[in-house]
This record gives sequence, structure tokens and C-alpha cells, in this order.
Amino acid sequence: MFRILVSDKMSGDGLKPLLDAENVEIVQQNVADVEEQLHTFDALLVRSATKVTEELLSKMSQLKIVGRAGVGVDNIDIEAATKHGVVVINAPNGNTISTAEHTFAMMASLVRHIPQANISVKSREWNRSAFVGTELYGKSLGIVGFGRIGTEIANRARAFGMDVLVFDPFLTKERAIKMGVTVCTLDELLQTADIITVHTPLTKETKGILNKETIAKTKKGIYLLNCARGGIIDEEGLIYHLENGHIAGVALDVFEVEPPQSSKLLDFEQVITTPHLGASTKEAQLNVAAQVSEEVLLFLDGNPVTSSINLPTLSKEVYEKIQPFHLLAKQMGNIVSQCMKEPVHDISIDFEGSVTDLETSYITKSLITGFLRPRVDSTVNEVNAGIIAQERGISFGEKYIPNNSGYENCITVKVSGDHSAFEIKGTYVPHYGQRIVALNGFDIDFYPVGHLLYIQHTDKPGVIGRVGQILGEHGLNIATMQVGRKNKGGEAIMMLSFDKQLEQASLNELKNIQDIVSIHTIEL
Ligand SMILES: NC(=O)c1ccc[n+]([C@@H]2O[C@H](COP(=O)([O-])OP(=O)(O)OC[C@H]3O[C@@H](n4cnc5c(N)ncnc54)[C@H](O)[C@@H]3O)[C@@H](O)[C@H]2O)c1
Ligand SMILES: O=C(O)[C@H](O)COP(=O)(O)O
Repeated sequence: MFRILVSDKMSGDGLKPLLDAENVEIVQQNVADVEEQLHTFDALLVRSATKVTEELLSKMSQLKIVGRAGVGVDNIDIEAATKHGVVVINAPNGNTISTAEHTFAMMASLVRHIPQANISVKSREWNRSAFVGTELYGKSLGIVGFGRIGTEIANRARAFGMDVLVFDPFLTKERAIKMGVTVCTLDELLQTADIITVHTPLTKETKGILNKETIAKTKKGIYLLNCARGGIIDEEGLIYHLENGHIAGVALDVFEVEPPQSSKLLDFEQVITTPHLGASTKEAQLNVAAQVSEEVLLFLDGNPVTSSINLPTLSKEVYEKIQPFHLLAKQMGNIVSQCMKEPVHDISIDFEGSVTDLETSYITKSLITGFLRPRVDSTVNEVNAGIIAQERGISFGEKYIPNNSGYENCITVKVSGDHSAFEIKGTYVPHYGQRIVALNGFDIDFYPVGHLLYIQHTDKPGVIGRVGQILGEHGLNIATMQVGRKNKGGEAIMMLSFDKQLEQASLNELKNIQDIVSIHTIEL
């Protein structure tokens, strides 16, 4: 008999597969109310309210799987779950339509002042001139994050006669054309849009993507919406621009702290809110609860799951052999992703030497995971990386080539975009570790970990010295440094590593050095 704890409110109909199963006992109670029994549960089903922390996982010693009835898994410590050997699954598309519809309802309410007018009429007022609105027709809608929900918003916006601008570093031109949207940079979107809505996951890149500085670049009278995650629009920045009259209106379904009892945002007339209701429809709740219930049952019965966030489906023995290459490939993907500054449509992976004796399809998936991670969110893993790449219009393929690199094993990755390409080679040396041995045809040798700085420059006396001097002036200690060049006096590269992340001021100074062609920071 498996014991399953359902700790947030979920659709009874959605839970039916579990309620009907003979080998399952369901307890529908808050985590805090079953403190004494936590060690007895095999599965835990949550929405966004329950925080699945390291501490909770440590108490749930029998736990095998956490099912998130929804999309965002930022309330679950995925790393801790993985460490505890707990599979985490979610229901990625069950609430897409509901959230898109809610965002659209918020947008219409915002520009027509519907919540404010409703309060006014119910206060026995009839003040028609106080609530003159703005049409959506003919306006530019800027969508930051063009995934499942962003795409559905764009479809609805086009039906309303709006122009749709999209910023998503991950979107290829082909997909944008197919979807009838205009791709632009974040700055272009900020300067052009009349209304901006965010639909990214909350990651370290998207946290505060709209803030005091970026909101200042928008048109005066801008409308902003956040129905994704609290913190994507920085709340201090919002307050600043609401106070100075730059923003015409804000619609918020989510907050940095929920519930936002002490938030000053609630005091502004032009801010309209809902209490995290994006996914709160009968349909979405039925979908997400049914999806996770079915998956959890399958998993407990010993079957593989399809929407796992964290664990690969490999035996322990095979996994141990693959592990060093899995790490190498993931870091290689991550490096390439951070160095390529445009959408990528093709990734080719060549394997040579002893690595070809292993299950390379898994290594390829690790590489694609590493590539997607800086661009999508923590839900990408070896299980779902291939599907997500496909969804984003990125093709990838692997092949085995004759072993002539000079290394016992070698992985070569080439990624291509519309205007540029990037190539990286890596190898694993037992007892020495993972090494990157070539970048864009330059021989080099570095350990792919930590805070890195990749510089392309002209091979001239004084360039390396000047770099060292500027870093020294900023109090930055160079931990390791490798240089490479093809010809004397020609193109050259440097790879430096540091104990801490570099600040923008030092990078700006480095960029000004004559003979430096480009600079990329890489965080691994
Ligand atoms: N309010 C709610 O109740 C509710 C309901 C569902 C989802 N959500 C939130 O909405 C988010 C989006 O959901 P989805 O299903 O569309 O996810 P998705 O993964 O399909 O789409 C996210 C998109 O964001 C893009 N992105 C990632 N980093 C970016 C960056 N730095 N700049 C611009 N774009 C970036 C990705 O490329 C991707 O296309 C979820 O992560 C979740 O947190 C909220
Ligand atoms: O990420 C999600 O799926 C939404 O934020 C919904 O969260 P909820 O399940 O708590 O409504």
C-alpha cells in the first residue's frame, strides 16, 4: 500500500485515478497538520503553496516522488529532491490556456479601469468621466518570454488587432514568422510597446528583468502586467515609476511575497490585482491534478514517467560510467549557450574515442540540457531536453567520427545561428577531470567550472598585461589563465577564471582595451 499526501487544495475529479486505485491511501491535509506522519508517505502532491524544502524532504524519509499540479516548480528545492533521490514531476501544459485567458482579462480590465469602476458604482457613484479607457486595438503588446503561455497570449492579441512584439533569447526567426510576431531585443520592446506582459519562469536572469532602469526606457503611460511569478518585475522599480507618474497602470496576479499584505503596491489606485488566480479554473485544476495523479500512479507501479524534472532514467551502473561525460557535456552546452548571442537552430555533436562505447544519446541530452538551462528554466533535464529543443525549433544530431583528435576520448560541439557559429571541444581524463581543449579552432586547456571570462583579442604585446592590470585595479584575483593563438600576431584568445563573479564596471574597462575583439563572461 502506498501512502500519498495531497497537501494543497486540488480538484477531486482530477485526483480520481488515485482515489480509485486499490494500492493507494490518500491523505488530504496540510504538511503542518501531519508532522508526526511525514516519514510514512511515498508521494507528495502540491501546488504552489506548499514549500518543498530540504528540511521537509529530510523528514519524509519514505518519499519517492513529488507531483506539482501546475507549471512553476520554484516552491520545490529540486537540487535537494535530487540529492534525496526523489523524482519531481509537474504538469507543464494543463493550465496554459487558463493563465493566458486570465492575463488577457487583466489586460482588458487594466486599460478600461473595470475594477476601479466596479468599486465606484457599488459605492453608489455614477462617475463616467473618471474611467475613460484606452482601446487595445492598434496597440503594441510586448511579450517577454514566448513559451506556452506567451504564445497563447499572442494568438489572442492578434485577434484583438494588436501588434505583437516578442523578446525571448530563445526564439528562432522561423518560429516567430510562423507565429506572426515581431522578434526584437529587450530594449526595442521597452521603447516600442504600449503594454508589456511577462511570461518567463523566475530565474536568476529574469528576476527583476523589468526594474527601475528598464522601466525608465518604456513609453510614458506604459501598462505593465505580471501573471507569471512575483519578482520578474521588480516591485521597488514599479513603486518608483508609479509614484513619478511614468506608469499608467499595473496588473499583478503574483507578488514577491504572497500574500502581499504589507506591500505598498496595494495602495495605488492604478494597480489592479488578483490573488495568484492564473491557473484557478475548473478546467485547469482538473487537467493538472489528473496529469500528476496518473503519472504518480505509473511511477509507483514501477513505470517510467514522462514529465520528470530532475532524474534520468538510467540504471545506477550505467549512470556511473556516463557521469563524467554527462558533466562535461552539460558544461560544454552551458558555455556555448552563454557565448552565442543569437538564437540557435542547429547543434551538431561529434563523438570520438572510448566515449563511443557508452550510451551517447544520454550524453547528447545532457549537452542539450546544459545549452537550454540558461535560456529556459530549471525544469529542463535530460528527460525533457530533446522535446523542448524541438519545440523551440532547434535541431540536434550526434555522430561518431574517426579518433584523430589525439585525445583518448573527445566530444566536439558546433552550434549554428543565422549569422554566427561556435565550436567547442572537450575531453575527460580520469583522475584529472573534464577539460575544454579547443574553442573555435584555438587550442586551449581549462577546467569548465566557476566564474570564467573568455576574451578574443589580437596577439600583440601588452594586451595580456593590460587585462591583468585592470583586473588588479578592481581587486579581482585571477585564479587561472590560459591563452591560445593560431598565428603569431593574429587572432588569439584568453580564458581566465575567478573566485567571484565579475562586475560590469571591470568588464566595461576591459572592453575599451585596444586589440580586444570580444568579451564573454561565463557562469558555470
Ligand atoms: N499565475 C499563474 O497562476 C501561473 C500559471 C502558470 C504558469 N505561471 C508562470 O508562468 C511561467 C511561464 O509558463 P509557460 O508554461 O509559458 O513556460 P514556458 O517554459 O513554456 O515558457 C517560458 C519562456 O520564457 C523564455 N525565457 C526564459 N528566460 C528568458 C529571458 N531571460 N528573457 C526572455 N524570455 C525568457 C523561455 O525561452 C520560454 O520560451 C511559468 O514559469 C510559471 O512560473 C503562472
Ligand atoms: O506555476 C503554476 O502552475 C501557477 O503559478 C499555478 O500555481 P497554483 O497551482 O498555486 O495555482
